[in-house]
Amino acid sequence: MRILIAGGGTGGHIIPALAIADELKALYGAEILFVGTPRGLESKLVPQAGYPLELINVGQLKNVSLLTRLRTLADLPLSILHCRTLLRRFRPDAVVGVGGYASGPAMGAAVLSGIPTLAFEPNAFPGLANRLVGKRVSAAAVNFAPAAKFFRNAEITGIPVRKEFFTLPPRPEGAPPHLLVFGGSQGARALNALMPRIAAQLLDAVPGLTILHQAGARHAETTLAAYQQSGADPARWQVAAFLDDMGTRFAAADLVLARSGASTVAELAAAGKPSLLIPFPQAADDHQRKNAEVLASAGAAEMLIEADTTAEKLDAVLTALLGDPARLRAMSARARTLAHPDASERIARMVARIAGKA
Ligand SMILES: CC(=O)N[C@H]1[C@@H](OP(=O)(O)OP(=O)(O)OC[C@H]2O[C@@H](n3ccc(=O)[nH]c3=O)[C@H](O)[C@@H]2O)O[C@H](CO)[C@@H](O)[C@@H]1O
Repeated sequence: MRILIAGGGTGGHIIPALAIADELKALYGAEILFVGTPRGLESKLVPQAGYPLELINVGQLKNVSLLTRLRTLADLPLSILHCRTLLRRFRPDAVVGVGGYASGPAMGAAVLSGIPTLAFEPNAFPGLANRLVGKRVSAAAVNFAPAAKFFRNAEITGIPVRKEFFTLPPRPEGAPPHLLVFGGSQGARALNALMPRIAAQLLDAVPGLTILHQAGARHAETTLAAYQQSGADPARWQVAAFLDDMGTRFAAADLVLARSGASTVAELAAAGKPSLLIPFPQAADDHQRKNAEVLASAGAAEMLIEADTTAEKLDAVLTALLGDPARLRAMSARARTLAHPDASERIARMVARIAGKA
């Protein structure tokens, strides 16, 4: 079975796509080809995972000037033609669109060529690429029931999460507390601004605490400088641009402070990690807030709204949580109940079904 997986841009699109690819390979020995764009995170993560990647040029449509949007629309037929050439060459049995730049033209080309298509949508409100092709796909895998109406033949599968998150070793009894801060695949400006302001105080208040802060490729240097100027003991914090080994980083953490992108939330559930979530307020239809509310209402996470989050408030909530191991253990157990360990397998089986290979 040959499967073409298209899309990317942020980690939120490409990381679940890699989990689907792994499952298709494990279950069916599938041959996989990824299609992405040069500026997406896929250009780093897909080759790292050992899969072939074809790059196409697709411009941006969201949060850009009218001129850029017009140019993207004018280039769209060319991108679709390029995808049709790739389809003729690779001859996939099905095409999976995971959302993001390359997803739209590749799925459009597959629909025009009569190749079965599956759309994957992790958010309650689908992104543009999936909204455009949703009613033309053969089937769709969604995470939230309200997203189903945008697609044909949608099933609620949950989000595929890399396998290691389900089997992380527990934190050793009595180990000094560790806080992982991460702002999603691109980092989060708000966390980068707030954390250095409270780091010294927080490290004083919580004995033995250490902090690992992922700031995003574009903001790592300024965040590092802010920590350096904060007076916080440099032996007890670390700043990174991007973490390649997120499973290990989750395993080492007693608490995770994060945005609430769809995969982040799914990984917190899979790993049973207690978290403090601050949703990205500009996410389409405020979907990050909905993601965070799922964990918060189950008692698996605390949620703070960015507009109300002062440095003092963040400091107080983190100090209270890190000082209460019993509470963290309870949150961890609640988080696990929200995991979907069979999401990758269900989606792989859906792909095989539409490809006529089940
Ligand atoms: C700003 C923005 O538009 N965010 C969207 C984007 O977020 P984003 O790309 O941050 O998406 P997610 O939170 O879904 O996923 C991030 C993924 O990157 C991984 N990771 C992150 C940092 C790191 O250093 N190393 C690493 O491996 C995480 O483990 C996770 O697997 O896509 C999500 C899924 O469509 C949406 O819900 C988010 O609203």
